[in-house]
Amino acid sequence: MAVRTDATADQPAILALEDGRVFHGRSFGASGETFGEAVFNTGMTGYQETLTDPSYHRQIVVMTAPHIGNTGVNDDDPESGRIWVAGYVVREPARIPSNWRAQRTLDAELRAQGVVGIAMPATRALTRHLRDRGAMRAAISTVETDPKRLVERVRTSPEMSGADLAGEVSTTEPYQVDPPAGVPSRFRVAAVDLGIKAMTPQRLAERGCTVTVLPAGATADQILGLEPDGVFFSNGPGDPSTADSAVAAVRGVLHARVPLFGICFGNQILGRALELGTYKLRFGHRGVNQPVQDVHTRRVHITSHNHGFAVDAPTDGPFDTPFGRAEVSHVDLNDGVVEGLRLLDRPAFSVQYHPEAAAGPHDAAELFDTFCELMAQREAGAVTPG
Ligand SMILES: NC(=O)CC[C@H](N)C(=O)O
Repeated sequence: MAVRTDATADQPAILALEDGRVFHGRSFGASGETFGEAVFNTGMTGYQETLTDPSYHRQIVVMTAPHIGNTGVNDDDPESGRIWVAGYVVREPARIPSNWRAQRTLDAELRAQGVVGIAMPATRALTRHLRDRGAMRAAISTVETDPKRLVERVRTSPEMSGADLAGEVSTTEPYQVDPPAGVPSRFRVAAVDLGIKAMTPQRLAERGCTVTVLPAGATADQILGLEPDGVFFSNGPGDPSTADSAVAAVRGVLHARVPLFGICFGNQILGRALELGTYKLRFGHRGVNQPVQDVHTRRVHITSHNHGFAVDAPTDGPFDTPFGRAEVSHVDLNDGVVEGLRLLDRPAFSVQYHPEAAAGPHDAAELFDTFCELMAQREAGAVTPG
């Protein structure tokens, strides 16, 4: 790995927030200008997975870990075909990346993909500001010299509330992910790509699922036409209150009593299909060490998160839905936010966090086994009728 010799960091850059707060730093990655929702991620590791997670589309991500880029960039860790973050904020970029897997510097990768970033000393102050005031619209610019004008332009940029973004990141054509060599195919899974991370079909495939990944607009008829043993609804960017076609698809799958599993955006969409509301969190959960408790076993998993919205559901026991009874299965121990839903009369469940990890701990990987178990039970004709 060559020593970083580029000199983009010599250019001044400004970060402006919609509430008028302005930060100064030096350019990192591409120079230019970008707008998005400013959010912070507390992960100490996994910057490459974060950058390429489609759920970060239209977000300017502030890393709280002070050194970013230490292990460079490789071709194995991306969670999708490109970097999705709208902008990237770091305290200090690594000048000399060091890792046997490194193929490029992070700075070079950001520039190659046209992603505007800023290296600035005050990432801690910025994070505390976002924690106290909430995630808000922002811009990073190396071209606008008047901070006031940049703030004005941030105020006319699009909000994350009401943003319908899954269609912008989803695959346009279906594709298949097969079990690895030596693993026999046991189940056929249809996975609706609302912004899917590459690790998710892999986690299913390594358990013997042949996964057909479908575009975000897939209808229940199209999904069920594949005669799947189970249906998966993925993570994804934007406001879940907009994703009406995915909600309709979930309802069709629930009617058909085909096992259903949802992650993150998929959890919010299942919630909406059950006629629960969703709401925007003040600053959201983004990191790799959020404690989540299973309400029945009281067992705590340390989990990977990336969500700015959440489901509003009663946490004091089962409640009625158009699809029978359901319950909140998991809650976040930091703030009590609903982190999982389970139907009691249908083979369906979802979590707000990321059992596929990438990046993050693997504590919750067993949820993929739970999904396989539901498919096995259905195959054996053991799914609760009703
Ligand atoms: N990772 C995700 O699926 C995020 C879901 C949704 N866009 C949110 O921010 O809450």
